[in-house]
Amino acid sequence: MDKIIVKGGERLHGSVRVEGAKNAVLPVITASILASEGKSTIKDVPVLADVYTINEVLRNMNANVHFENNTVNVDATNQLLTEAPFEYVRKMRASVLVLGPLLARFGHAKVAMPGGCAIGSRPIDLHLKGFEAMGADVHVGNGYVEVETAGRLQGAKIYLDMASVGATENIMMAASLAEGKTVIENCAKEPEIVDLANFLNKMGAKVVGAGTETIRIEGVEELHGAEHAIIPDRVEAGTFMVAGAITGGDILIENAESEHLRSVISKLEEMDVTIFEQGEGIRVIGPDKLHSTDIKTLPHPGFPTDMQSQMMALMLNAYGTSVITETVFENRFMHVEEFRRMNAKMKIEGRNVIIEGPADLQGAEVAATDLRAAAALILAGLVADGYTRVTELKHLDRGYVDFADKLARLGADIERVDEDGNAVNPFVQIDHEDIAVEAES
Ligand SMILES: CC(=O)N[C@H]1[C@@H](OP(=O)(O)OP(=O)(O)OC[C@H]2O[C@@H](n3ccc(=O)[nH]c3=O)[C@H](O)[C@@H]2O)O[C@H](CO)[C@@H](O)[C@@H]1O
Ligand SMILES: C=C(OP(=O)(O)O)C(=O)O
Repeated sequence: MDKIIVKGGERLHGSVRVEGAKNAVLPVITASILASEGKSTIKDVPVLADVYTINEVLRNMNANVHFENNTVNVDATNQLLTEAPFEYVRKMRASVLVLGPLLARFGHAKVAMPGGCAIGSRPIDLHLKGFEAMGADVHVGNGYVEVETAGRLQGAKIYLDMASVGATENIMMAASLAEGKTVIENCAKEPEIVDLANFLNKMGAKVVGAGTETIRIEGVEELHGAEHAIIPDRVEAGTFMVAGAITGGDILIENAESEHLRSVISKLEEMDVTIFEQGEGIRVIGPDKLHSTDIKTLPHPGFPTDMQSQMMALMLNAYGTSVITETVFENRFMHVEEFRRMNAKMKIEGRNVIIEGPADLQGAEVAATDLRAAAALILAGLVADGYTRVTELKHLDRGYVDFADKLARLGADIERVDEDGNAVNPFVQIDHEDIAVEAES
């Protein structure tokens, strides 16, 4: 089992480039199976375990998928199998995003129920409510959800009780091939929703309003393959912003889109971090002394839950009391115990964590509990006294490309080693037709 070993104390400097967004590329790849004619070419695709998993889900359905040079080509024009078994959904919850496209194009889809995970129970009731409103029958049993429709799905008015990213995406994809008009109210407004809508429209769909709280979709009879470049990963960018801030460094994060990072930029500025929004990216200069602040996670444009644990690492180093309120997932504080192993002083009260800073962080052996926790523990290790060893890197590999190498190039004292202590890069020896990493969401 690989581990990342980081020795605290280096200020980061230089530049780093962010990849295409994991949370944008996964729905875009699943949307490509809506095309009954022509191939899709998806560019700026990050080399991540989750991308291998979604590619494998599609191949298992008989789609032709090729991934090379950060480009995924999908030809899904033949009759596809309409199932995604548990082995894939277990690895990655986003596999449920095949439900909408398969249902709309083939009238049937069967996918393993995702179940809970390390950050919360994460039901898919809103996805299913949307399909039912469009006329589908939904059956749940034996660990699977099966959706069917005799004819075409029918356009419908759908109100989401919560602005769910996945439900908005699944319904938007299904509605693109439905008969008539669908209106999704109280939908998610994340930049990844806009990216998916742009791809669908290139495929011939008629989607308007993505990025606002009401999306309108006029269904069409057929969609075709399209070419699309994925937006930059705002969470990877935010993670490097924290890396610059926590080490008192000065780094340029190339390809970062500041319009997608307003809440993160504001909170870092409240903590006395200096930020310049430049043409080529975002420059971050960390202060000698960080100021405490509070954050509350919310759907976009609120503060992203996917940046909560990285901000916790930063707040541990700030002077004063900081409070984090997690409103999106009910159980996204598993990393608190790991930070405590590094001598952090924190108290969990319901959905709040109260942080007394600055902590006297000490290097320790810690285990990543989810994807963002993995990054957050490494960030804390950048400033802890001595060596921090982070294990359970399968989580990190779901969402960060060459994280240790990128930090090393910025001047961090960090390396990734295998169980024999040899330096490794997780994605170098990959056959691009196979799943690379055994990850679990
Ligand atoms: C692949 C991907 O894009 N993942 C992102 C996506 O996850 P995902 O799409 O799973 O997250 P959702 O926006 O759906 O979930 C938000 C909240 O709604 C709840 N909910 C969701 C659907 C549903 O049918 N019923 C229900 O109750 C969830 O349990 C959670 O409490 O958005 C999350 C919130 O920004 C991010 O943390 C994830 O990184
Ligand atoms: C929670 C995340 O992803 P997923 O929804 O794929 O688990 C994440 O990217 O932080």
